[in-house]
Amino acid sequence: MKMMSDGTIPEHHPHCLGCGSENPAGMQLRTRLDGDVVRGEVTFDRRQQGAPGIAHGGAVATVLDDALGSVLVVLETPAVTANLNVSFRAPTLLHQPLHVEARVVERDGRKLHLSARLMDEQYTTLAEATALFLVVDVVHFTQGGEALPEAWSTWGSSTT
Ligand SMILES: CCCCCCCCCC(=O)SCCNC(=O)CCNC(=O)[C@H](O)C(C)(C)COP(=O)(O)OP(=O)(O)OC[C@H]1O[C@@H](n2cnc3c(N)ncnc32)[C@H](O)[C@@H]1OP(=O)(O)O
Repeated sequence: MKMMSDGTIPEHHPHCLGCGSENPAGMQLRTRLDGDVVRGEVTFDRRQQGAPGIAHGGAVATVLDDALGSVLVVLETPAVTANLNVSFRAPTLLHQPLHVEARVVERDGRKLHLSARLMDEQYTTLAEATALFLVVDVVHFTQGGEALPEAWSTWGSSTT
């Protein structure tokens, strides 16, 4: 398993998932490893607003997908989201510190079954996701024509 000495999960994506800088939707998700579970914190602001004062469902799904992506860093396995199912259980309010967690449920060959949850400060579930990630060769990520992060060069590329 790969993490920094302070327990945080290192950069693994051009948008810096896991290192606390902004992803494409302007959200900061800081993640760390706690046993087998990736945990993080995020706060939505007006940039992610859907209904007044409430986060857009797409923004919620993005954070859950980001947390799931951090699980790949822990596994050091290149994979992509093939399928993401999100259940919205309660409105996600802006300007509230929220908790996120993600974990591996099962691995079946190339198929990684993962789950993630977004919770409010009292750990009440706001949204939960189940996802199928498919392991790919790291070459998959060169299709965009951009250089890949150096750390990825040591990651496993076996798709079996
Ligand atoms: C170093 C790593 C860093 C990680 C950071 C990046 C994480 C970012 C996470 C993302 O957001 S990735 C962006 C969103 N996802 C994509 O862009 C993926 C786009 N889709 C693809 O590239 C291909 O469809 C994919 C690689 C996922 C699958 O194509 P393949 O040709 O490799 O798989 P194939 O179609 O042969 O299917 C393999 C198995 O998976 C199953 N499968 C494929 N797609 C599925 C799907 N969508 N839902 C359910 N099952 C699916 C398929 O039925 C089959 O099952 P069986 O082996 O049992 O027959």
